[in-house]
Amino acid sequence: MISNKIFSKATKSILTLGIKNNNINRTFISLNNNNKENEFKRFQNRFGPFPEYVKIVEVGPRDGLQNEKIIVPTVDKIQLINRLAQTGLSVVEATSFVSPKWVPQMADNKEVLRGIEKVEGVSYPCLTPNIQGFRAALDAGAKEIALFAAASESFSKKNINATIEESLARYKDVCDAARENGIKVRGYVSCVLGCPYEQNVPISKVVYVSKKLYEFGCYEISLGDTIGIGTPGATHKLLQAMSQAIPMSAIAVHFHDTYGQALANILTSLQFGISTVDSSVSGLGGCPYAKGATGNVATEDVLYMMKDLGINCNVDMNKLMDVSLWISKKLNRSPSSKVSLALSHKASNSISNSDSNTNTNTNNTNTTNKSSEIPINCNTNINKMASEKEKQHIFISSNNQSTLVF
Ligand SMILES: CC(C)(COP(=O)([O-])OP(=O)([O-])OC[C@H]1O[C@@H](n2cnc3c(N)ncnc32)[C@H](O)[C@@H]1OP(=O)([O-])[O-])[C@@H](O)C(=O)NCCC(=O)NCCSC(=O)C[C@@](C)(O)CC(=O)[O-]
Repeated sequence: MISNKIFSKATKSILTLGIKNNNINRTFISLNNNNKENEFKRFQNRFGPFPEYVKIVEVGPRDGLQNEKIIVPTVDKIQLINRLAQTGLSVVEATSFVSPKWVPQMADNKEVLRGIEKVEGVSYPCLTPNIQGFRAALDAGAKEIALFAAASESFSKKNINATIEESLARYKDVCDAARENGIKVRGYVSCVLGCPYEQNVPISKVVYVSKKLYEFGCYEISLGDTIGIGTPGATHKLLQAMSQAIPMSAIAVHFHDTYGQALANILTSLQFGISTVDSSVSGLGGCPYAKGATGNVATEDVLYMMKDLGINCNVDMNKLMDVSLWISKKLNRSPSSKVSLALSHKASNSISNSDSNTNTNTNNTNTTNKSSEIPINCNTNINKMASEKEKQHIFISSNNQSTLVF
């Protein structure tokens, strides 16, 4: 290892010599890289250590859409899932086999699950609240299901019309049936940091329900901050307790962003070694039984933070942004994702700049801000865009190459 003192001496002498010679130039670059690596390690030690890879569980098509008042056409749901699966995501929650009287948006569950292209290596879990839902999911070709219990008695009653103990008894039967059929089971615990109907949810109850689901055979327990009320402090206390009960590798976090704390809570979770994070493209979502709770943390926002922390998620941000803008347009709204909004904003500024550049100098095709842009292909042909409004959701393009401006 090169100490800082030696490094700065070496740098000085190289600078004094000048950097004309190629060999010297290479030496300088390699020292510079070493220094960057050391800096990154120091940063990791201060904030981390973080997992090298984090699995994103994309819940947009289920958690994101279940609360939509207007029924989204089945063909759009299928396209949403297919497009998400093309971004590199390894888990895309597809739908739920629940009562259509309770959640009408998910009534086309069979058509959706049967209609999607199954990409090799991508898992498409479906929510099932009981054995009836499990059988329907199996019949439609599900290979993975998700159970959803709660740590709050009142929420459990409202959400699935069962007490916590009744729900656990049902879920044990579902887990047994799933094992017999070779189906993977994920488990959710809702209201881990607060409940819309009860003041306090004891951590001991979260641990109890999580442990039960884990013992029944759920390979992963996703801790749901259903109303997005949690803070990093509360997350810390919860995960400290959870770490005594279940291996951290089997815990996922599922934050809604009602109070704008989701990313901070995820950062706290990463510091505990959590390496599975649920999120929703464009920040879609909300629970029909948690009024006022906003959507899940946006997948784009999570990816943006992970990239900065040096964590790999294997998801193509450009493709994901395209999906985000596409589904927002379908739902006739702006993305809730802060990253999407910020980038769209910058892009629309760049579009105005490029328009004025084009007006003054028709030969100038370099329409982007020089210091801080990264040209990225968003597979979007700006010429096909119909209106100014749509243009604002697209990033500046020259030669049909879109560009994200950071
Ligand atoms: C659990 C039930 C079904 C109980 O509902 P119930 O009314 O008590 O059920 P039941 O057994 O008395 O049956 C009543 C009717 O429902 C039918 N039924 C019964 N089961 C099913 C089924 N699986 N699929 C389709 N139909 C079903 C059954 O056939 C019957 O039909 P009918 O004879 O009246 O025509 C209902 O309460 C329900 O569907 N709840 C789902 C609620 C829901 O989907 N909530 C949102 C997901 S949870 C969430 O978002 C939180 C999470 C996971 O994201 C994490 C977080 O953020 O915290």
